[in-house]
Amino acid sequence: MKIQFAIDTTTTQKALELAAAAAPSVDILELGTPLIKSEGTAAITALKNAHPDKQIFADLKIMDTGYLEANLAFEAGADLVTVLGVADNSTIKGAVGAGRAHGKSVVVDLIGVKDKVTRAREVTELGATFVEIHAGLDEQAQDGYSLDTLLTAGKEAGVPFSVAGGVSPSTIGAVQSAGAQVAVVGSAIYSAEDPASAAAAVRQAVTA
Ligand SMILES: O=C(CO)[C@H](O)[C@H](O)COP(=O)(O)O
Repeated sequence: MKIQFAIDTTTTQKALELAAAAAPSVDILELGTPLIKSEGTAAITALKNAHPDKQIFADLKIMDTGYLEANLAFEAGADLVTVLGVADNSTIKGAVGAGRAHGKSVVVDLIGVKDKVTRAREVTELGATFVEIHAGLDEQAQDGYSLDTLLTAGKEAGVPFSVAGGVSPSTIGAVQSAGAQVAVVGSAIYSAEDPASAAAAVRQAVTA
């Protein structure tokens, strides 16, 4: 299982610092949506130039104009780009088309999708490389939030998936046992006093 570090900061400089600290322990470096909104696609290029050996994930959360927006991220150096599962199928197909034109991958983020199992199967048919079974930061803050719901959906869907929603060293083992291809870890690393050690702890919690 790969580890993806979601860098939810708003400046390229801070993102580069966090990426440098975590890089030895992670496989994929994600530019969070707030970072791309703040700094634009230049941040994607900056991260790719600093870490050409890592997969660079641009969390654009595309909702419309799938080809156009995904193409912007791929041209800037992204290896993976997100489109929203709640978007129209034509938007997802457009993003997938841009991915194919660049030999890169599109991930469909199921944030806000009620029936994640059904939609996961549909968007995989449309060409998603994998789906992200995701509870966003606002959803995580609500009473009763549980990562288990995401893991159950991932297992049931039977398609390649990642899990995002407050994954930490203490829960990443369950994500791996559920069969995820990728575990997304954000605040457990970037909010830590020592992000390098936090990333190493995440890596140690994953079985090779
Ligand atoms: O995409 C996101 C929010 O929309 C986050 O990057 C994702 O949820 C991972 O961060 P965390 O581990 O803090 O939940």
